[in-house]
Formats: sequence, C-alpha cells, structure tokens
Amino acid sequence: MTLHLDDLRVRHLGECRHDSPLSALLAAKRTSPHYVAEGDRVLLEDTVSMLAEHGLPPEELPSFEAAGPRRKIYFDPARVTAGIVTCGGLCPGLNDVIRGLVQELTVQYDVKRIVGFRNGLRGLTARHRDDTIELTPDRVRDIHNAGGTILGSSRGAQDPEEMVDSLLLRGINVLFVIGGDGGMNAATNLAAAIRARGLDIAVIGVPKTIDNDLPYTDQSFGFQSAFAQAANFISSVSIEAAASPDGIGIVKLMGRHSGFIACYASLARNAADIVLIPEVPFALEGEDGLLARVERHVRSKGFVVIVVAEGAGQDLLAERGLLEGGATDASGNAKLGDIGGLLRETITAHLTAAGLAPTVRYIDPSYAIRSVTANAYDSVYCLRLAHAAVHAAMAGRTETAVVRWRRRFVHVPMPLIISHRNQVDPDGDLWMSVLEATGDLVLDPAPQPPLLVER
Ligand SMILES: Nc1ncnc2c1ncn2[C@@H]1O[C@H](COP(=O)(O)OP(=O)(O)OP(=O)(O)O)[C@@H](O)[C@H]1O
Ligand SMILES: O=P(O)(O)OC[C@H]1O[C@](O)(CO)[C@@H](O)[C@@H]1O
Ligand SMILES: [Mg+2]
Repeated sequence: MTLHLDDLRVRHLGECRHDSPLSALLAAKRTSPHYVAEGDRVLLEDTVSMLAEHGLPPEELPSFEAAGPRRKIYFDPARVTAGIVTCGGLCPGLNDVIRGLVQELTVQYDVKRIVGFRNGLRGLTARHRDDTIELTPDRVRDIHNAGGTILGSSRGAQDPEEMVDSLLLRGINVLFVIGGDGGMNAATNLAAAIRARGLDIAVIGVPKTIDNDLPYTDQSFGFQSAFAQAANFISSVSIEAAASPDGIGIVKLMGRHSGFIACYASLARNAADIVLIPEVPFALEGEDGLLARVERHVRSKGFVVIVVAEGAGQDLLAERGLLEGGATDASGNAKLGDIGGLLRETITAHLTAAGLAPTVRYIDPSYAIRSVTANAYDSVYCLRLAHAAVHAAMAGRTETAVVRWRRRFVHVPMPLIISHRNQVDPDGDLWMSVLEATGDLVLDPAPQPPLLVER
C-alpha cells in the first residue's frame, strides 16, 4: 500500500489555546539528531531508494507528526478528567504504562481526576461502567513491580454508543486505550462514535501486544520482555534434548498470526535448529519436509531443537481434521489448533518407525511468557510511550496512536494502525537472520534454487 502525506495526518479536536506547563522547557528546542521539534515530521521510509521513488520534495514525503509536548495545548488541565482502559491479552508493561500515564497527568499537567475502567472495554458498558478505580500517584506507585494490569482486561464485543454514554456519564475528556489490534479497532469505532456526536473527547491509543503484530511501530511494548522469557524455555529444552539419546526439544510459543516471538527468542539463544512460524508454510512429509529434516539432525548431531509459533502449520492441522474451522474467541480471534501436539506425535512416530528411540522434551510455556513484569528496557519504553500519550491527548489529538517509529516517538492515525497485520517477511532480513542462525538454509553450490537442509 502506497501511503501519502495526507494518509498520515492525525485528527485534532481544535486549536491549542492554553499554555502548556512544559512550554518553558520547550522554548529553545530545535530539531537535532536527538530531538524532533513539534513542527517537524518523521519520515515514514528510511532508504534512499524508497524516498527517491516518490520523486517529491522533502516536505511532501510521507511522514508522521512527531510526538512529545507542545508549547500550546488544547485542554485546560484543570478541567480534564482522564480515563484509562487496558484490553485484550496480557502483556508485560501494562502496569508501567498505567503508572506513567497517571504520573504524567498529575505531576506535569496537574490533572485532578483519573478513572480506571475495570476489565477491559467491558468496563465501559452500561452494566459495568460504575466499577471503576480512582487512579492516583499513590495508588500506582508500586504497580510496575507486578505483571498483568491492575485494571484487569477482557475480550468480547461492546457497543460503541454505550461506551460513549459511559464516557459522558463519567465526565471523561481524554481516554487512553491500551490494547492490541482488537483494542485499536474498538478505539477507532469509539472515536468515530464520539465524532458523530460532535463531542469534545480525545481518544489516544497505546498499542500493545506480545505478538508484535501491529504495523507502524518498531516493536510493541512488552514484546521484548515476552521473548526474553520465551528464550529461557528454549534453553531448557536445548539442555534436556542434548542430554537425552535421540533427544527432541520442542518449544511452542505464542504468536497467533505473527512469528516474531519465535524468531526473536530463537535468535536470543541461538540454539534452535528449526524455527516454524505462521508466515512460512512447511510440509511434514517429503525429502525437505519437517520429519526428514528432524531425522537428519538427530542422526547427525544426536538431538534437535524446534521452536514453533502457535499459529504455524494450521493448514496441516486442518488437513487432518484437527482444527475447528471458523471457531473464534469472544473478540473474534481465530481459535488455533495444537501444532505442538501434532509435532510431538508425528515426530515420535516417524523417528520410531525409522529405528530411533526418541526422547521428546516438549514445553508450552503459554501464559508464562506474557504474565511477567516488564524488563528494564520495556519499562523505559512504556514510560516514554505514556508521556507521549499524555502530551498527545492534552494537545487535542484524537483517533491517534502513539508509537515508536525508527527510534522516534510519533503520532499514527488509528486507521493506519489497524490497516493490516505486522508479520515476519519471509523475504526480509529478520527471517534471513533466523535462517543464518539455524543453518536451515544453505545455498547449493550448483546454481539451484535455495535448498532447505539441517544444520
Ligand atoms: N474489529 C473489532 N472492532 C471493534 N472492537 C473490536 C474488534 N476486535 C476486537 N475488538 C474489541 O477490542 C477488545 C480487545 O480485542 P482483543 O481481545 O482482540 O485483544 P487485542 O486488543 O487485539 O490484544 P491482544 O492481541 O494483545 O490480545 C475486545 O473487547 C474486543 O471485543
Ligand atoms: O488470552 P487468550 O484469550 O488465551 O489468548 C492468547 C492469545 O493472546 C496473545 O497472547 C496476544 O494476542 C496471543 O499470542 C495468544 O494467542
Ligand atoms: Mg490482537
């Protein structure tokens, strides 16, 4: 999809007439290699060839509005009530973001009232809208020391009109929605309903998901903590598999449609021989099929380590009638079949038939990778995203997500954040690194197409 400058403009509620409490700090600020001034923009693309292709002057190139404090703001902080909601699956750093929002709103902007809606967007429905938490600096002081979210989270559909009514009833002027693709979809619908009613309420998204499946952001917060935890399980199965005759180590990791966790966790330990992700289909049978590759590993080095993303090989499960076609969770996300179980069974059967005596060590850490606290990097990231989100809201931006893009914090229109799914590109450099690390791809010396072989 080719994007133009106009596709990247964010919505403003109106003119910024109030002095920002941070205006003195900003008085002398100019764009530098380490700072983007508020009037400047951040380029969407970053290679010479991609920029040249547009054939446009720099100011017309597709670019994002820089995030950060403004000298003038839209809302009078003394009259603001803020709302915060966390939705979808858990993700390391949710509490860090909540804490950062509350601290920035109260300390910098002196906002007096912050309402936490409980248990996801369900908390904005008529039935649950009174079940809220008053968020104060004292209440959030230590919450980053625990995983999860003090607000709770949920899946499941809500009526945008009902949610708008809740915002009006609770007097909310700015709402922060911390969520994944589903949460950003819901926030977009909510913002549209607010706009249709002509209301003066800002909706700012803080994208999160351990799957890292949202586009236009370098990486979503919590992803790094999640894959770091996942890497520990790869170490465990590697040690177990290596210590067993004909050892088979398998780790199944979260990642519904995007294999980023599997790729990064595998690279972090550099111990996997085979990485399977949803974006790269594979066959079980045949000379280059998974079973033959596994057998070659076991025969050559005595064991094999396989990292599989939960969304990989779903076609293989469907072929075998092991997938409930069309089944979804309450939010409409596809329910997956158990690829880990299929691998365990078929690999055991294949190796046994081939005269080996496999010892299978299978770990499905499941929620154990996403219920952890944020690591130090993610904590910093979450805090800075929270600051950016507060600045965006106070400056009257709406239907806007705050993200880090090419190391700069920027504003992305919400429709873009939900325009497509971020996935591992089989032709990109991440997958190339995985293949280099596993040795799962070597070029045949004869001028043949690339051949999949084992390490
Ligand atoms: N297409 C959609 N339109 C409107 N609302 C949606 C849509 N998809 C999901 N939602 C709502 O957004 C909330 C969160 O969605 P979901 O459960 O898919 O998690 P998520 O935000 O994608 O997070 P994660 O992917 O990290 O689990 C749910 O309450 C869900 O009903
Ligand atoms: O929380 P649930 O509904 O079990 O969903 C688990 C899913 O949530 C995620 O953690 C994030 O979308 C996925 O990786 C995983 O498939
Ligand atoms: Mg999602």
